[in-house]
Amino acid sequence: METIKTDLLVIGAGSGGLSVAAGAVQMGAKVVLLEDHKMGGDCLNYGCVPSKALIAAGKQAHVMRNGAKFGVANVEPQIDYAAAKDHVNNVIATIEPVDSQERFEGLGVTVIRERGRFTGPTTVQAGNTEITARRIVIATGSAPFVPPIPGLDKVPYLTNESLWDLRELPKHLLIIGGGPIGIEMAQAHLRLGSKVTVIEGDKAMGKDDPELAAVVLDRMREEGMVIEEGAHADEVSGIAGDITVKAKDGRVFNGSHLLVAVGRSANVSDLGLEQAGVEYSRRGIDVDASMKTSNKKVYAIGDVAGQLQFTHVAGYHAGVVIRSILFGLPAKTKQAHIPWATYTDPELAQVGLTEAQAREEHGDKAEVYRFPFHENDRAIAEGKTTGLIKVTVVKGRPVGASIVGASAGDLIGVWALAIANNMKMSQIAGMVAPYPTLGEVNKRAAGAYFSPRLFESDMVKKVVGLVQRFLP
Ligand SMILES: Cc1cc2nc3c(=O)[nH]c(=O)nc-3n(C[C@H](O)[C@H](O)[C@H](O)COP(=O)(O)OP(=O)(O)OC[C@H]3O[C@@H](n4cnc5c(N)ncnc54)[C@H](O)[C@@H]3O)c2cc1C
Ligand SMILES: NC(=O)c1ccc[n+]([C@@H]2O[C@H](COP(=O)([O-])OP(=O)(O)OC[C@H]3O[C@@H](n4cnc5c(N)ncnc54)[C@H](O)[C@@H]3O)[C@@H](O)[C@H]2O)c1
Repeated sequence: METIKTDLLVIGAGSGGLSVAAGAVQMGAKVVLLEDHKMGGDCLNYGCVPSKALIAAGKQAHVMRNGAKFGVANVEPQIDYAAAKDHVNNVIATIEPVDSQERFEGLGVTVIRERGRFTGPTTVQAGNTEITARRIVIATGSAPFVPPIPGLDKVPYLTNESLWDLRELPKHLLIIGGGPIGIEMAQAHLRLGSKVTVIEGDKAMGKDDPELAAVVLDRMREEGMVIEEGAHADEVSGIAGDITVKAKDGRVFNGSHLLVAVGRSANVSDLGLEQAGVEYSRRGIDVDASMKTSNKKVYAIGDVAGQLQFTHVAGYHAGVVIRSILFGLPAKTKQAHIPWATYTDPELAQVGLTEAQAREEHGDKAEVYRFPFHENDRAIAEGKTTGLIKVTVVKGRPVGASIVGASAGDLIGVWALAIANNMKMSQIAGMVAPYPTLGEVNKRAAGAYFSPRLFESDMVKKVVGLVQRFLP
């Protein structure tokens, strides 16, 4: 058995692990990185990247079907699903080198393509190598949760991992789960020509502001998607090409393919966490605000830590643990400033509190301001008028922003910055946004906060009257 002593051992080369390894090695630490499957983890291979690439293919088909309002005749596109999957693979291949073993070895990281398993508090075995590290970061991510629905083990079903191997367009795709995975893949497939039925046990897009989620769901239904809410899948039966899902309340759905998208389970099994004294539950590894586990020399970041499960969150965790591990500085994570976006058309994005959360936390002090996309000149020019921004303000500072509309995921950045830095609404209102851009909706939402204070105030009118009397 080969033995290695190192400053830092990272288990898992996904979004979180790669960020820690790259940052630490470039700042002078000796780093070993373990990965037993694909470099880049879920995001590159089975998650963000392929899903956004397939969404782009669907969007292209949608644009072709809907050109007439611009004077460009509608055409029914010839869709080659296998070629769309080739596009997905090309996108992955283009991004892949950034996450590759070669790049990380070039940076000075020792990359071992083996599964890591703790054999002691600071010792991990990976194949024929035993690594002892001063600090260890667990970044093993998550896997699709497959619920114990009777019959599911007997029918062929897809998850976010196997979906990418499918080369033939599903005739009728049933999707169990109306969360971000289900809804994004539903719209992509609908636009590529599948019939799609989403079977959601509770509310679709249930983690988002219901007023804004409804805008997305209405659009999808208009496009022809069936979204059944309150339909808890309870039984599955059938054979390849003919699958039936029964809901608890008796509703029955039939389709050719089935995608299961009901959440994630943290990758905690077979890691030897007991040997390391690292506590965990089904939700994930227990961590404190600095991402330390119950073993103070071991950290857990990203999806396996069981908090918000996004690539940018894994990256944020990475920055926090680097600060703690490399410089011994106190560093804590917060959640209030973390945005997320669902890349449907229109997009849906959120940062901070939703309106309901703000009212619960701040009562009457929470004020809500809206601005609709149909009053934005760029949105009008481009026919992207479906949408709105909603900002919740407490004592002159934003505590939450929700945006539904074109490029919502990009537009939310301003509010993520504002909330992270406790900025005032006056700073957003004072920003000069180029005209005509969708970004003006952010400034106009801030303007909505000031309009009544400026234009409906007797005091302001009195002051202006007085100044005008004396101004030479
Ligand atoms: C369909 C889908 C779409 C998504 N879209 C988005 C999006 O648009 N935006 C966004 O922010 N997030 C998105 N996500 C979430 C995002 O993919 C995850 O939050 C992110 O990948 C988490 O990064 P991670 O480093 O924690 O885990 P991962 O990226 O999963 O990496 C973990 C790595 O650890 C390896 N590993 C596990 N156990 C071991 C072991 N014992 N030894 C060695 N290696 C091990 C795994 O093989 C894997 O490579 C999406 C997820 C899915 C499923
Ligand atoms: N755009 C993005 O950033 C993006 C995209 C995809 C995924 N993700 C990440 O991946 C995570 C997982 O996504 P997800 O959509 O799988 O999970 P999710 O937990 O967000 O949604 C799962 C949905 O399935 C429903 N459900 C559960 N059991 C059911 C049953 N038996 N019958 C019917 N419905 C049932 C739940 O009510 C819920 O609405 C997300 O929370 C997010 O962190 C992010």
